[in-house]
Amino acid sequence: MLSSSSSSLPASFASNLFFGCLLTFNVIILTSHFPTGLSKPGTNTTQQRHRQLSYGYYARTCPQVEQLVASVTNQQYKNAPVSGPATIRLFFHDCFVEGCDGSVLIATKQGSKELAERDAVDNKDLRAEGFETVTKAKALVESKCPGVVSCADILAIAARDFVHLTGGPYYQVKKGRWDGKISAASRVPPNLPRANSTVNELLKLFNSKGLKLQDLVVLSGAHTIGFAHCKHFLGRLYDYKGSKGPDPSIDSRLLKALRMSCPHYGGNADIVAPFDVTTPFGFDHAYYGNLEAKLGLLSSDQALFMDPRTRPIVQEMGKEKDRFFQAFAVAMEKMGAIGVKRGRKHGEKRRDCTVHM
Ligand code: HEM
Ligand SMILES: [Ca+2]
Ligand SMILES: [Ca+2]
Repeated sequence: MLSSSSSSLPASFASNLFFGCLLTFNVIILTSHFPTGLSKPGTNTTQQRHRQLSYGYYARTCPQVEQLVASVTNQQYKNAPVSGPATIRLFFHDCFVEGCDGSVLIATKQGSKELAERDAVDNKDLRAEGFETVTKAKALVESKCPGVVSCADILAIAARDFVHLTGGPYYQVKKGRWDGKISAASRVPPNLPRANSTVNELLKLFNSKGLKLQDLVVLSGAHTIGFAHCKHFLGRLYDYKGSKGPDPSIDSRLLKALRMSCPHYGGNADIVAPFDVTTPFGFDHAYYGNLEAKLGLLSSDQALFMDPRTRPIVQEMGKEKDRFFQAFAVAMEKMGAIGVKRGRKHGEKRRDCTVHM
């Protein structure tokens, strides 16, 4: 059931929870409904123009950018499959703090007291494999198209690649994000959700980013792959909201298995559990079925089924994989447009994704 985090895939689960770990890789390719050209005409206030992204942004300056990134993501996925969940989560943490601008990639300056985003407590468990993927892809892209492609765009493309590589939809990625000039650890906590956030809190945060109820439920479906450390769900296992007992909305077999690996006190801090006990490595809609069966891992996951506002969306996504895949592609495009910067006034094009220009 559980395993310690390492760069290879965590070991398989205890048989009592091995609910048919059929690794299904039925991939549907979403045919793009969007033309690959420059952005929509008719929206030309200054602010909107700055924020516009397009599918063909690098058509002249680096037409092979997606192939270059793909060669790296393919290789990474073969060598270290956890690069998938790692990079998808990295993209989410980038977009929610200062917008999708590569701010999460900046390293704290040596000797500086001002910590960069990635050194914030909430970003400490972002896996190295996500950063590594971006660094490698950036190096390759720089060797072919120097000084052209932003780190933020590379992260957006790599995240999409991994959604597809793990079995999820393929969708086109809009590009044209510039990298940001600000990366401060202090900006992280107010802008990221927590494992014990209520639906109200999650909604408030997502709404503040221009995302809606449906986006919250659909994007949470990324928890169909990947793993979480015990500390994020320990409260549900032993002393839920001061009750001295477990969260009643957790399946008893899952509770037992999680308690075995995550003792109340003194457990190994490196132990992780899969978000999706059925297909932890496969990007599918099993996450939603799990929520209906009280198999959600985090309180914030299970809450989506408990709340009457989000439950119908959970049920809809659980019913049909294609519906989820389509909605996920749309929601990722929306998330990928949060706080986008264009131009030198607000942005930069870094050569090294970890340092400002
Ligand atoms: C809705 C609120 C959300 C909360 C409270 C939340 C919280 C978390 C937590 C606590 C972890 C475990 C980290 C660890 O222990 O290493 C995690 C992992 C993950 N999250 Fe979320 N998350 C949310 C939304 C999202 C979204 C919107 C995405 C992407 C679209 C996402 C993608 C992931 C992935 C892929 C992992 C697995 C990472 C890995 O295995 O390396 N999450 N999340
Ligand atoms: Ca950012
Ligand atoms: Ca899955």
